[in-house]
Amino acid sequence: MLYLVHMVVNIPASVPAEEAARIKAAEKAYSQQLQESGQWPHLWRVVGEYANYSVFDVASNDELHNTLSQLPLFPYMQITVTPLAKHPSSIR
Ligand SMILES: O=C(O)C[C@H]1C=CC(=O)O1
Repeated sequence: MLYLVHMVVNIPASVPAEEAARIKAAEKAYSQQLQESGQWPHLWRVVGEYANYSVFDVASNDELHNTLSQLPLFPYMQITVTPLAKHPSSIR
């Protein structure tokens, strides 16, 4: 199943810079692991924002929730999920 996911990151100023850098490095490693496995086939930066639009390819709502909730930045993100279905006019 495909899901369009919008993530907006907001790390509070109260989080020390070294801790924020550690969380971002862990997030990068985890996201690249998911990209390599095919579960996170698209990751796009929103121009001018600390936000992204992503496409996840996972088996179920539960798998997506489990995957997203393990993101190191999860406590600092607003996440919006849109399930995608095949468009009847799509040639792919
Ligand atoms: O930077 C972001 O948009 C948040 C998150 C998604 C992948 C990653 O490495 O960080």
